[in-house]
Amino acid sequence: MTMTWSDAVNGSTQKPTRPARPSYIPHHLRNVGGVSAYHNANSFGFSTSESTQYGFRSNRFVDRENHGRSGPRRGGGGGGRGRGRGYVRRARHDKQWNSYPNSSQNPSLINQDPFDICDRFDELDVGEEDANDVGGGINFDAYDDIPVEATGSEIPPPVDTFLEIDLGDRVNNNIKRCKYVKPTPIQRHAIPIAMAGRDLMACAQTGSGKTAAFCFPIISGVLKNRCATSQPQFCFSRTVFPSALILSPTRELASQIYEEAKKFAFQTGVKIAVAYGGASITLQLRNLERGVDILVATPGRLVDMIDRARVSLRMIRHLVVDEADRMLDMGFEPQIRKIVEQLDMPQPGSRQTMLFSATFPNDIQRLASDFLSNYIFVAVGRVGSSTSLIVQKVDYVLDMDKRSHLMKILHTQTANGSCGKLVQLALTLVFVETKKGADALECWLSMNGFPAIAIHGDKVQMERERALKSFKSGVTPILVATDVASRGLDIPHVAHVINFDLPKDIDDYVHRIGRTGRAGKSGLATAFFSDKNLPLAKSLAELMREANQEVPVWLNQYAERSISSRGQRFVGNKFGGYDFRSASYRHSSIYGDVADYHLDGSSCGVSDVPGSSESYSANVSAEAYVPGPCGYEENYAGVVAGGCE
Ligand SMILES: Nc1ncnc2c1ncn2[C@@H]1O[C@H](COP(=O)(O)OP(=O)(O)OP(=O)(O)O)[C@@H](O)[C@H]1O
Repeated sequence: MTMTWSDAVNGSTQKPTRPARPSYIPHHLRNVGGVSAYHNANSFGFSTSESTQYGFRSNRFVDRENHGRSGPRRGGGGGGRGRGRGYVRRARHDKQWNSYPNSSQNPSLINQDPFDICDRFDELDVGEEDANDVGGGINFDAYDDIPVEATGSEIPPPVDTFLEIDLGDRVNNNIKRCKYVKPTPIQRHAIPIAMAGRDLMACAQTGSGKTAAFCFPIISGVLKNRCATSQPQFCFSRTVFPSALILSPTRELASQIYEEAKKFAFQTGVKIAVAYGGASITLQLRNLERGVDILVATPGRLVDMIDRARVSLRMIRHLVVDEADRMLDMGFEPQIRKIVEQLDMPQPGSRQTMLFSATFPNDIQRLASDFLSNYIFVAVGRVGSSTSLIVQKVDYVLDMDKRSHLMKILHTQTANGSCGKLVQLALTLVFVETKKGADALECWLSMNGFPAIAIHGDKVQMERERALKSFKSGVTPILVATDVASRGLDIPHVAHVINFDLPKDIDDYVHRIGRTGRAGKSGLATAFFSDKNLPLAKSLAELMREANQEVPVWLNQYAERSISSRGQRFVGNKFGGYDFRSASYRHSSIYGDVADYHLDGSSCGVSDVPGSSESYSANVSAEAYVPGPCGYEENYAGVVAGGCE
């Protein structure tokens, strides 16, 4: 059966990305006939049938150990999670929304927590997987054809199942709780490499499961190390000595990784803590005092804690730098160098270092190699490519017409997402260039009846968190964001990403649109292109072509005129990526030679470094998903809020 775009986006918004979450039902629809299952919900917001479907054990509260308690708790605590409370809270919630039907934000609502699986992880079933469920809702077919390339010496072979890896029973149970039936390609390749203790530079498309790819081996490594070594004991010292450090560029991403890692480490005894700026350092330090094996941190707050002698990196065995290219660009590099090279962290070779991102420009790869020792490079898809699960559209819009064009899109989306009677906007993420621009657009949208909220670096952390929560829960279905929200954030059911202002760098574009079309689901991304975006035209057109997207004729014309800011980045074949070491081996100058290198006719485009290196490539074939025709109405008609049909 052929899938229409409309089906695809409906699928993306209706099927839960993670089966442990209920289908998203917008708050103002929850009192309405036809979606009444919500009101049969138990205290977890699940109907009886949903409880079974999602594997919750009804009427049963498993003894909670100390796990997952180290982070800041949400209001209510254990007792507050008693039966009925969820219902009462949501009922109140609905009533409040109904009395503000046209309000852009209902301030009394935005403090409400969206359903958070982390709070109830222990209640999830660890039953055997359903044979019909091929991947916990993930569309693995979308990933099977993606070429994978690994280069380096003595590369551990990939696995096909989680059970092939010795992660231990507890971690395996947590994988089942997460409903991860089958590893994604980056997990298949990266986990065995990481488990073998090797350094790794890994590049895989947005939303393809990189977090688990580094968390599982670290948790397993911490458990193994724990048996082998003991922590240094300093009688009066309040310094903590984590054995693993995960660095993230933004607070929100640090917090998300922390929540994920807590789930993966549930009941293993591995202690996880988080440290990021903008939140109370006292509270974070107090949490650290309870002990920490894995510390997830943003660089600034970490350096602060090290300077106060509250954290020492002396015992670090595993270092992960997520969004590594961002962490090593001009903004963060000095701090990262300080943390990794100038403090007491063990040297490369004495620690395991893993760098992850969806994009890895050559210059950054070269910098990153300073931190690594005899590493393996893995690329799933070409480095910096976008997934073909995202339908990309580019509209030519004059700057002065951007707002009206946005309005037209939102109106079309709303009208077509009306499900006959009820109107609800699909979660839509709008990227702008500046913080001021974000505030101004938020205000303008709200004044025009579209519930919007902004997130950017000038907002205090509480406001940032509130904005994200309000968006996630659907209370404010439009999030206007700067690049602070462009990387790593895994927000289920984002149906549409709009680049109101295009970024200057194609890699930023890849990360931004990657907030939709995650975990095998489809998504839509629309960019507003104007003359000032000329420098991006070439790379944008090539990125789109590579992902089997329809490139407008006018964009090709702009592309011909444009001079790419990074030289020839795209290589014209579908090879899965490349490791700068191989290129530099063949060519003295990396930049100018990228095209030559790939145009040599090889199917994989990466050659071995003789004597020291080997490589394999897999699945160099297959056509990816080809979207249907990209008519305006057709595209936006499919963007409906999840759960309303
Ligand atoms: N094996 C799996 N089976 C099912 N779902 C998975 C699996 N691995 C990861 N996921 C889910 O896929 C989603 C995306 O994962 P994740 O956030 O780790 O992607 P990512 O590659 O780090 O994306 P980004 O590049 O944007 O940071 C998450 O919701 C995660 O729970």
